[in-house]
Amino acid sequence: MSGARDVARAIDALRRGWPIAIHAPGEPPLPLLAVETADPCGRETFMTGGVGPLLISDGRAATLKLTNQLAAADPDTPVVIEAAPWLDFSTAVALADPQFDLATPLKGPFRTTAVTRPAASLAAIRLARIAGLLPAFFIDGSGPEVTIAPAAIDAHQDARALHLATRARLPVDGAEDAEIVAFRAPDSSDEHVALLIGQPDGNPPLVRLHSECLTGDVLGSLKCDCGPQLRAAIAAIAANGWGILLYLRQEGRGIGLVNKLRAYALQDQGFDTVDANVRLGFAIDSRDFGVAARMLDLLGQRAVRLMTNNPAKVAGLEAAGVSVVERVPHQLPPNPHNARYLATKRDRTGHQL
Ligand SMILES: Nc1nc2c(ncn2[C@@H]2O[C@H](COP(=O)(O)OP(=O)(O)OP(=O)(O)O)[C@@H](O)[C@H]2O)c(=O)[nH]1
Ligand SMILES: [Zn+2]
Repeated sequence: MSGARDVARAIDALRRGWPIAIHAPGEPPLPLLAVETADPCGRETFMTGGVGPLLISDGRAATLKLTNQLAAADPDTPVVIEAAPWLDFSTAVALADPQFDLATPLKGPFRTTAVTRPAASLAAIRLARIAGLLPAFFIDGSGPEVTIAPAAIDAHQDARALHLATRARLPVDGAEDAEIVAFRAPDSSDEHVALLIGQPDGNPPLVRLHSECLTGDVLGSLKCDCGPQLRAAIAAIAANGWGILLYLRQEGRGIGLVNKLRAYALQDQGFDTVDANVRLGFAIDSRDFGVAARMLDLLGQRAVRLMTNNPAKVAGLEAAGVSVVERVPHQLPPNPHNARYLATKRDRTGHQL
């Protein structure tokens, strides 16, 4: 219980620009201040004697070509950039945020060292993603009032904590016979919903897992296929007679809206959707489909016909105990703006198109 409270306080602190510490068993504590939110006052309190050191993710370090200095570094382990006289705050921001890569050629040299607190460092990168922040931190300063354990971060957003909050009739465009069911978990403000369409007929439901995409779902972005996929899924389920659309609050494949838009800025510079995520320091896909399995379980569904082109969704549901009796392709015609995105999904993330 106190672990959950500490993680909530840690996320809040990081987003406000306050320091925290992560204390993994067997390691000294790792004091952290998120680069993205560190204001001058917070920086001054945290760091005495110059800017740094800096903790960045392995993907970001590889992009900056800083991993070759490390003998036999574990590929997933974050990297520490040592403090140096020329490491000022704006240089730290440029090291943290890839959108400045082409505009600001970095002046080093930067010395990197392998992390001495690997468990806490990996947990810090996971916490940045949960907080929706860039995964880059000033480390080893003073002042953290919140200390958390990596295990508490791992327990955060455990799908088992999700419960059914309320339900109501909701006729929607394309499916008038529909009901919305909302789910809540105590440790997250993300409220997932299910749209139950039609009436059960004894067969496994036709199911679509739709991950939130504000730009595509609401604004009609042409950069992805989310909006048309959402509407086509509702139409297909209605035509099938019965099924369930899960609307999962996993914006940007789990990295959050702001980080997804940072990935879009990198795509404007020519990087594809996969490389953009890696350059930012995130996994290619951070979603947890156990949440979807839990929702289906709460709705009494243990076997589904799944509309997707993404084998990871099938595997994720199966791993969480939901039987996928059939994969139903869910592909829509490309447009000039999303053709490359769809090709990247086919060529680099194993989508069956
Ligand atoms: N990080 C990141 N997220 C993106 C990008 N484009 C779309 N998304 C997000 O990707 C998610 C949409 O994925 P899905 O529609 O589930 O697509 P999928 O994983 O390819 O699987 P299927 O459509 O089921 O085949 C949404 O959360 C979008 O916000 C991008 O370029 N970068
Ligand atoms: Zn989208």
